[in-house]
Amino acid sequence: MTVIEHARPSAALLADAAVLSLCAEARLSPKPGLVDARGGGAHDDMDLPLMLASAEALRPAFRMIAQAAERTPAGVGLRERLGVIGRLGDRAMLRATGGINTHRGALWSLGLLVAAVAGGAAGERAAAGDAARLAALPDRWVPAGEPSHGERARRRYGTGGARREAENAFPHVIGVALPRLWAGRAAGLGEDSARLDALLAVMSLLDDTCVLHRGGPGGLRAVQHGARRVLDEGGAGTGSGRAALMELDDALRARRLSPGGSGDLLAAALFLDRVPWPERLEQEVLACGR
Ligand SMILES: CC(C)(COP(=O)(O)OP(=O)(O)OC[C@H]1O[C@@H](n2cnc3c(N)ncnc32)[C@H](O[C@H]2O[C@H](COP(=O)(O)OP(=O)(O)OP(=O)(O)O)[C@@H](O)[C@H]2O)[C@@H]1O)[C@@H](O)C(=O)NCCC(=O)NCCS
Ligand SMILES: Nc1ncnc2[nH]cnc12
Repeated sequence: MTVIEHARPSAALLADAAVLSLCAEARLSPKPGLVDARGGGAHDDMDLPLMLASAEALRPAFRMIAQAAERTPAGVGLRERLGVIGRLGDRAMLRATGGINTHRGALWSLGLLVAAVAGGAAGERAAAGDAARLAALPDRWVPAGEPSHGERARRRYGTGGARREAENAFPHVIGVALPRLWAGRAAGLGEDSARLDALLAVMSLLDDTCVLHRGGPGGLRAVQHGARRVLDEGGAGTGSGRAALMELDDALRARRLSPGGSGDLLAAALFLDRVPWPERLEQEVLACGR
């Protein structure tokens, strides 16, 4: 059997992959309630150019995260370094967007996954597991301040939000978005429909603190049931699924409900899907030789 040397992707390549994934998620249309090529969705302060500028502003942070993980063994030292870089990245995002929080959750999720891949994880599950161990480590330098929207939703409704999703090794990325994306492709769906179905599958299950903060438990139920209905109607690639998707989009925009956490997790899935894992390369080489 051909054995291929596992060359780790460079920090620059990982930063490219992270930014491309954010841009691909932002461009994907039509997404219910989210910013896409048509406009700001449930947001009156965001549009596609802003999302793309925000993604680009995060490139240096992703590169620094990858470099830190290449050089530093996984442990509290690396976790604290990632915290410093993550907070700098957050500031760069807010500078690029005039103070609007476009990608804080995405920087957290993708940042941890970039660190895991740069640290040598080989494969999606291994990356999610390494990212989870990093997420669970303490960071002495977290500044005290006002509780975030996510923190308020957690206290009020007892949900885990972005932090627990990472600490649990990204179950909605590994167990929901990626399998749905791959199943859609295998069934011959177009790439956009496969990605939209992956997003809807996450929306139908995720406790998204972004939705909870704006719409409470009733808003979260509307998002989850609406997304499930689109999939039950056949998904984004069918006529009746597409009609249900457009109805959901109208409903979310009318109620200002934005499934931003699901958008972030789709971007994380697209990132893991883009990494040239050694076993995937091996399978491609074997298939080529057949
Ligand atoms: C751990 C942090 C993510 C901080 O978490 P926390 O929950 O305390 O803070 P939030 O600022 O609320 O961010 C959480 C964002 O994560 C997304 N999200 C929500 N639910 C989930 C979930 N179940 N799983 C995964 N991800 C989830 C979501 O992000 C999207 O929504 C953002 C817009 O939200 P919001 O600010 O509420 O804005 P609006 O509703 O538009 O506000 P108004 O207009 O109504 O005022 C958008 O950014 C999307 O990305 C949540 O918002 C992490 O940030 C942290 O600790 N960082 C420190 C640095 C660090 O250690 N980094 C290390 C790795 S790089
Ligand atoms: N497309 C999008 N629109 C609004 N918030 C988001 N957070 C992540 N992706 C998003």
